[in-house]
Amino acid sequence: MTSYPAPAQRLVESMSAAAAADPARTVAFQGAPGCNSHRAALEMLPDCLPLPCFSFEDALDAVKDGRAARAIIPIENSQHGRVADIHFLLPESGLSITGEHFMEIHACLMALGDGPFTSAYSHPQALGQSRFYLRERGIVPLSYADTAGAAAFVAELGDPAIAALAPKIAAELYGLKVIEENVEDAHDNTTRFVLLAQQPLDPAAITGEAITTFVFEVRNIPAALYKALGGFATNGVNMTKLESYQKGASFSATQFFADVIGAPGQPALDRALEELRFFAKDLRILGTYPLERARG
Ligand SMILES: O=C(O)C(=O)Cc1ccccc1
Repeated sequence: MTSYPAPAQRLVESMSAAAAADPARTVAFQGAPGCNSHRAALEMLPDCLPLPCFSFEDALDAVKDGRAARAIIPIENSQHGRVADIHFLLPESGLSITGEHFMEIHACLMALGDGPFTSAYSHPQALGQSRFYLRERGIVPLSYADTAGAAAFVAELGDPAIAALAPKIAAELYGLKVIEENVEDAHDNTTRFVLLAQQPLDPAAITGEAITTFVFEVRNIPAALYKALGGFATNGVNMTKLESYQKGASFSATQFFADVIGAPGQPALDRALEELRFFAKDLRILGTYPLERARG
């Protein structure tokens, strides 16, 4: 799918051609060149060939059909929480998580004019991370598919009163002026990205600490979650993330998305997962991978 604004199109084409020549080195990301996911791909894997994809689904499809060995996807942000869709798309994709990467996110206000600005386009996460900044200045937040794409779109619109919030590099790539740097409301604003591949890592091959991500479902009856998670408490397994979301319209069951420290094959985690299987249904391990940042 090619819905990129014209100023981004040529870059997208040259990066896509380079990636097509070497899928094993290719890492798909959602967004236009210069977006945060592009930066995260290069920070985590400096030798990779980043492949821009317009939507998350396109990025996941690139891995599923072998055009990219891996995809990098933002999953959660310290300031603005869960990144929409991915908790639904990831289990559906059948891909495995093979790595994580934490990256500080800084946003720049950029535009063709010098201000004042009526509105600013960006990814909803970036808009949420700078909401107080925008509100104080009366700038209306407008959603775009990604930050760098928003910058390219603002360049294409040609209206000096419309700005974008994007990484600084996007201003250079798309010919916008940097109006102000670091406009995020919290300067330690950090996003966690995950790396996805067709094949899971072998937990036994991970040296150092590992983290395991899984999803499961419990019926909405009293104490169901308490019982399902009891084995993690009794076996001393540290759960570092637990999110819930409704599946379907009946509201009779809830799906949970969890991270725990450890790897299958370790007796404590095996016992906890066995107990979970007894009380929950549809337990699916999405991956075991090296812990990049210690929790706690
Ligand atoms: O739009 C981007 O730049 C992305 O890569 C998504 C995103 C947006 C804000 C913070 C982290 C990732």
